[in-house]
Amino acid sequence: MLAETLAAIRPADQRALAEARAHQDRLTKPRGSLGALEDVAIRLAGAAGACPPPMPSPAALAIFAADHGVHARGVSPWPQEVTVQMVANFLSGGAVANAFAAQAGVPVTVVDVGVAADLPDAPGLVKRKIAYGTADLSRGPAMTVDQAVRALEAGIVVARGLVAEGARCLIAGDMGIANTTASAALVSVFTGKDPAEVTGRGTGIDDDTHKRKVAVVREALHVNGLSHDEPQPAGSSPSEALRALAAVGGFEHAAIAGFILCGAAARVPVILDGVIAGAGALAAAALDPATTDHCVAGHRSAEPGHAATLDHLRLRPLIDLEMRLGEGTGALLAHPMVCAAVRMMHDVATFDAAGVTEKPV
Ligand SMILES: Cc1cc2ncn([C@H]3O[C@H](COP(=O)(O)O)[C@@H](O)[C@H]3O)c2cc1C
Ligand SMILES: O=C(O)c1cccnc1
Repeated sequence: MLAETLAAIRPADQRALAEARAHQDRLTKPRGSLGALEDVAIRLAGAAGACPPPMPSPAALAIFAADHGVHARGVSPWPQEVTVQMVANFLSGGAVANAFAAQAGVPVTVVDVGVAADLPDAPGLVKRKIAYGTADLSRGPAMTVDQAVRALEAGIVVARGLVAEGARCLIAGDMGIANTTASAALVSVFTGKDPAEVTGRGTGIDDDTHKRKVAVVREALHVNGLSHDEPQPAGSSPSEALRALAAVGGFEHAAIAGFILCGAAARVPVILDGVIAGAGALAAAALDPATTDHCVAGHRSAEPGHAATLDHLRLRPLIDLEMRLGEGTGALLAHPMVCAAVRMMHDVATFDAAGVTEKPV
């Protein structure tokens, strides 16, 4: 299923991109006056291979939840059971993601890909547990390559299902205590930046804990043969990318990578959230760089690794509100902006049609 998805991914359509750029310039507004929103509209035309692109609506949010063996290293101030407790909170509608999703009119699906507890069946819960949390990435591989592939495929299955139900925009959220540590390791591996530059304070840690977290990320790269002085950088081939994802990622990162790959394959745009979704996007891009053409950066998280991620993927975030929550919250806030950008391509009159005089050249 992974191979089939990868085989279906196409880069942005150059003709649709050119048509969208030309169309933008004929609309009744000064050229460039909508700033980054113009880029979003053009980007989605390229992704869809059509100008104007289809409206990215309705959207669907999938929150991928999993636990992390590295939690045992004291990298998060929160107890691990908060992951499963927050899954229950998502399912009963009480989390921030639920409030923002309700505001944006987006339905929420929660996917257990590796929570360290059994979950009762519930409406809105998809059970695709790979294991009861990953192994400690600072002592060896967090998962086997086979587990990483199964998690990627869980993300693909969920995205396929949402698209089959009519979703025309995909949003990936995350829940997993300690997952900013795995995110930092992935970001360091895929961007080549030093762990000290891309490891942040997650849910809020003091200076000593932050120091330990950086050391843990450094150990993780070292023990898994992913330090930057290794002969084969992680982005060098799809099989190396997969090995790196398995070594230092989480089940939710792998599932989010699969979810993004499936969006790209189906030509359904994906709005990225914060550093966890960003780390998943880096893995997806390492498997096929054309994937990024189908992504929009919803926001920039306060985590330093997220800025490095967006730079590496050459994505410009739509929102920068110093948020650092995850769950898909930043992407949910951006969804109406992405819709507005595309609607402009459909609805705004051209100078000719509206009889508005253009400025002399
Ligand atoms: C109540 C609560 C709700 C959350 N919603 C998202 N996260 C976010 O924080 C976690 C990552 O931060 P760290 O690596 O520092 O543990 C993830 O679960 C992420 O989704 C939450 C965290 C908490 C505590
Ligand atoms: O960037 C994020 O999404 C993020 C940052 C800190 C904690 N949880 C999520």
